[in-house]
Amino acid sequence: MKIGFGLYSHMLNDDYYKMAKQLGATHIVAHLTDYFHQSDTGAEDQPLGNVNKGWGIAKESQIWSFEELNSLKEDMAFHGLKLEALENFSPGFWHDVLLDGPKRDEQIANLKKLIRNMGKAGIPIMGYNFSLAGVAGRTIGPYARGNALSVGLEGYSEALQTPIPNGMVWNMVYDTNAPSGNMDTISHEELIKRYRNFVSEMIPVAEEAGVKLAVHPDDPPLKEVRKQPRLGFHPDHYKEVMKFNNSPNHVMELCLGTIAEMVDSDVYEALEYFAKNNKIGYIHIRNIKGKVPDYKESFIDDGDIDMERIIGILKENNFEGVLIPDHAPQVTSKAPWDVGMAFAMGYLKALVGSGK
Ligand SMILES: O=C(O)[C@@H](O)[C@@H](O)[C@H](O)[C@H](O)CO
Repeated sequence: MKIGFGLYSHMLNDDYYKMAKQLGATHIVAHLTDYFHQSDTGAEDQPLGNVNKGWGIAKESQIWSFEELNSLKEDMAFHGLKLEALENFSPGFWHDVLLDGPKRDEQIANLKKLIRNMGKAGIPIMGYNFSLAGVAGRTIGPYARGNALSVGLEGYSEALQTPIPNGMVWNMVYDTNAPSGNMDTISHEELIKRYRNFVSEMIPVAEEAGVKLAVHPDDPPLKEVRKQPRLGFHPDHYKEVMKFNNSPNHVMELCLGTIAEMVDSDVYEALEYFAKNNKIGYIHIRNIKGKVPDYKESFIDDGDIDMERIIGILKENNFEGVLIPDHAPQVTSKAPWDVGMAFAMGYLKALVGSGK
């Protein structure tokens, strides 16, 4: 297995590539969508959002070109890093795929072109989250050891029950001129139908391009968020999602924090299952305390998940993919996000390299 580093769009620069390399990363998972554009929460290094604007306004209207992707890959390669995956499509160019809106077919055609661009650039994985509400309802506070800032949920809050306004999807605004009113609530069956159509159209293109499509489980993993259903909120739901298509290119972006947050989940059993079935694209390795709707993100060594056991399961299953601490508590310092991630990387490297 390999250790990587997740970088948000504003971190895709030489300084962060140097940092990642110095901290022992060999791979990068890149977020090209800017989750912080015109966000009014003041969040800088951890997307938060509010019920009116979500994480912010999606400024990406065009898919990323082969040239952009190849240039990004080459910049990282200069620092001895491999671009392993892109994480998340932008609501700016896939909103109607999620909403089954009037531009759906045009946007699906563009997603296919993006996957082909990735294949041509040699980027092997596209991570995504197929949801209407996105990563909604998060709070931030002194939740982690020593009162370090981290994210979490504090009950089934009003934010989690507030309908999604028109013009917003995936917790971002894609149309600032949308008419007033809210998104109509859809059934779980309708969401599954939209997702199955997405998978059946995209997987053949992904196979041809040599790109895996890796689905991130819904975070927070609740049955309903902002009056909309979720793809899943238990590991068994994602075992079923993987059966929607038996292609080796239909895999999980396996977020261990999200799996552990799930009520009645066994994160070790889930990891074993997806690893044994070769259904893991890459892994988000972060720790938490609690279960939805009350959980808090913890330091990697200080949560409900026994990370030594996790690494042991991966070694037993000869997992060859990439692990990234996709985010971590922010350590009180001149660079809270950086120091928090450095701690996570050091701990992870010691575990993975320990030969255990
Ligand atoms: O704050 C974050 O960046 C994380 O929560 C992401 O892992 C996010 O959950 C995924 O990118 C959703 O697809």
